[in-house]
Amino acid sequence: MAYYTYTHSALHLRIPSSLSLSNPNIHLPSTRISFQPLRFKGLNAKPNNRFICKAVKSSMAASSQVEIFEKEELAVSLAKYTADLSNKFTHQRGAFTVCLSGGSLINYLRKLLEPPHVDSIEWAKWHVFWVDERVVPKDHQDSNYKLAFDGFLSKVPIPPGNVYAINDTLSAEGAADDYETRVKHLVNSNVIASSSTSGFPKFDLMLLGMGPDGHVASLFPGHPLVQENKKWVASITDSPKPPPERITFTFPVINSSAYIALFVTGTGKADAVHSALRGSGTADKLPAALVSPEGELKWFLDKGAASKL
Ligand SMILES: O=C1O[C@H](COP(=O)(O)O)[C@@H](O)[C@H](O)[C@H]1O
Repeated sequence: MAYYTYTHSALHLRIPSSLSLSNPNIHLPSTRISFQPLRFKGLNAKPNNRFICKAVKSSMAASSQVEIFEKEELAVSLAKYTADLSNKFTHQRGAFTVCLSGGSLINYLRKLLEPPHVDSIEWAKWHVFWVDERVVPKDHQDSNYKLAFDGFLSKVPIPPGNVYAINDTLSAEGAADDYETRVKHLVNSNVIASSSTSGFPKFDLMLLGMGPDGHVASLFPGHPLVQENKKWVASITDSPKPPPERITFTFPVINSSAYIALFVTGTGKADAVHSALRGSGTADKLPAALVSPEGELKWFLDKGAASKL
């Protein structure tokens, strides 16, 4: 497939040429990264130039990157990204701590179940957490654990003791407290790293989805939990998206991560993607716009999700 590569200062965007040709007025995202909007059309573009984006320094994320993919390539690229980080962290620290979201993300992890990744990944060193979870039994159809187990975890040899599901016998508040306590033990035993900057746990990789309203994890637009800055794990009993009872990592934890992949597909999310990447002002920022890790943030978009950029 042909790509055009657009370069401005430290930000590079790789766009399938079909997309850029059919929509020549796309602008670079400018909000959270210190850039003014630029027209792709006016930039020097070369087909088939592989894209690399590095070191977009700002007061927020150390590095941000946006990539737009054809549908099938999305799963391929997400798998390679995850496998590369697994390799890096298992070698560096003997463990790889990954936080999963629910929703559409899980299906896009399917390429990790195929060669070469399925054979090369050191699954025994994976430690799996949930960015957010619905407070329902683990075999309930709304359970993010069940979704991940059925579609992914049951097919790879991660030790069951390294899969940290919530205690589904507790109330939402109890489950959040319990999850936070378990994460604290794992930080104390160095399974999970700790951020020397924030003091919050520093997960190696968070795989975040985003809802059409711009929510990430179970942090919804306008909800007071978005502002939570002390708890590691919080409960919510009035989630606007059912089911109402959930637990979620808070923003200080999310934003202490080493790597975050923000994975968004479909035209139904295009407005929220546009607002998160191009919106201005701080008061009405969508939760997705507040994702800004200490480490690197990469947006994985399909053409539909990117269609309003
Ligand atoms: O309720 C949730 O929704 C979001 C987004 O899900 P998607 O199906 O629109 O991708 C998900 O990231 C979150 O983990 C989940 O609890």
